[in-house]
Order: sequence, then C-alpha cells, then structure tokens
Amino acid sequence: MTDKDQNGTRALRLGVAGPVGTGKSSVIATLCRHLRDEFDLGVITNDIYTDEDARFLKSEGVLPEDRIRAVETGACPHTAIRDDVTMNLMAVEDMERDFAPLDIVLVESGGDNLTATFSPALVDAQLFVLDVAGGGDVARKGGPGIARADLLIINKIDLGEYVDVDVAQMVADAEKARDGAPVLALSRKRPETIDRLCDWVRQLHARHARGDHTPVDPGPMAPHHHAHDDGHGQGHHHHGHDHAHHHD
Ligand SMILES: Nc1nc2c(ncn2[C@@H]2O[C@H](COP(=O)(O)OP(=O)(O)OP(=O)(O)O)[C@@H](O)[C@H]2O)c(=O)[nH]1
Repeated sequence: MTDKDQNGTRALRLGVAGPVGTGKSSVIATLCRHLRDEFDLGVITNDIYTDEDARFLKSEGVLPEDRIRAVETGACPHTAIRDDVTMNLMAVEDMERDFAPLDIVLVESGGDNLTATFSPALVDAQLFVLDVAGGGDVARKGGPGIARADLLIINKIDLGEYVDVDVAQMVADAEKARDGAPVLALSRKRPETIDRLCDWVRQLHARHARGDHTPVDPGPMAPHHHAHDDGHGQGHHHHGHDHAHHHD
C-alpha cells in the first residue's frame, strides 16, 4: 500500500538539484507551464537567506502564488535537503494538505555545490541540472547527483556553440558516468527537448501512482567548503545523519 492510499494526500515529490545558475528555477518554470493543465502542482524553493527563487517563479506566473512557497534554510542549504529535512518536509506536507490531492510537488534545492543531493526521505525522485556553460568536463567529473540522480539534465544546449562545448560529447560523457541511466539535453529554446522532459515526468508520475517507482539514494555529498563572511573557507564533512555541523 502506498502512502497515497493511506492518507489520500501524498504527491509525487520531485527534487531539482544542481549548481548555481544551471537553470533549476527555469526547469521548474518550464515544467509548471507545460504540465499545470494535466497535473495539480506545487513548488517549494530553498534559498539560504531569501525567497528569491520563489519570487522569480511567482513573477513568471507559472502557478497561483500560494502554490509556490519558500523555505529559508539559514547557513547550510545542503543540510536542509539531505541531513535534516524537517523544514522541507513540513513545507511539502503543508502544501499537500492545503491543496489535496496534489499530483506533483517540485522541490528546488538551494545548492551552491556540485555534489548536493536530496535525501530519499524528502523526495521520491530527483533531477540534477548541469549546463553547457559550466564546461564540457563537468559531466565527466561525476559526483553523486551526476552519477545517480534519476535524470541528469544538460541544460542550455543552445549555448554550446558560443562556449565551444560539443553537446553530443558532453551527453555521451554523462551517459558513461551514469552507466546508461537517462541524460536529457535541454534548452528552453528547443520545444522538442521540453517535450522529452515533460514525457519523462509523466512516465515517472505514472510509475509512482502505480507503486512501481522505488526512490534511489544517490549517496551523500562529498566533503565541501563554505566561504564565510570573514573570508576564510571552513571545510566540513557530511557523513549521513550523525555529524555535528557548526559554522562559527
Ligand atoms: N540560453 C539559455 N539560458 C537559459 C536556459 N535556461 C535557463 N537559462 C538562463 O540561465 C540563468 C540561470 O537560470 P536559473 O533558472 O535562475 O538558474 P538556477 O539554477 O535556478 O539558479 P540559482 O537559483 O541561482 O541556483 C538565467 O539567466 C536563465 O535565463 C536555456 O535553456 N538557455
């Protein structure tokens, strides 16, 4: 029996992660515009100190404003989607209750890190977004999101020729890094790529509704650094759920 059967309010929870500026908000805006007549949708955004991403999506008019909510994560945005997902889980559950029954809740990470991933306790599936402007090598370098997210998006393929990136090669490298798991080349300027993205989400939703989708944990993020106000980077390690996490 799925959660949805138990309480009638459980949506497909789909995370969207990836480095800053690769197009997470744009992907969410695109999905909302193309799927909102088919599915009941909600969006949760994560930002460190602001609700900027939520404001962007509201200003684009992609959904009614009360279906777009911001979680302000404070110091470490990765923690809020991975190690202690309480704030996000509450936001998702509130949204599902307020608009029951929702079909899909999209959760945007506030990641400033190539290796941030969602906990399977928060989302049922996750997209990881790279863009060609970040360089053709990025896909080859791997990391948990690149290697094991349910779908890897290589975004802004319309920019390939301007940044000297061979998009086909970047996609092939990504497929290799993922052992053949799906990779989608995307541009908001190429409607056929948007159709493919929407079809992927439709199929995922259908599998989820049938109880045929099993959430996969891409694995924890690698050790990483945060720049601090005093200009000194301070490293810390993420080891699952039991680490102390201080920024002072
Ligand atoms: N050329 C081109 N630009 C794009 C495409 N998708 C997004 N962009 C642009 O890329 C920039 C970053 O997009 P966002 O959607 O804000 O990226 P993000 O990952 O949400 O950024 P953060 O929330 O700051 O991490 C914006 O200027 C978008 O207009 C695309 O397919 N092609």
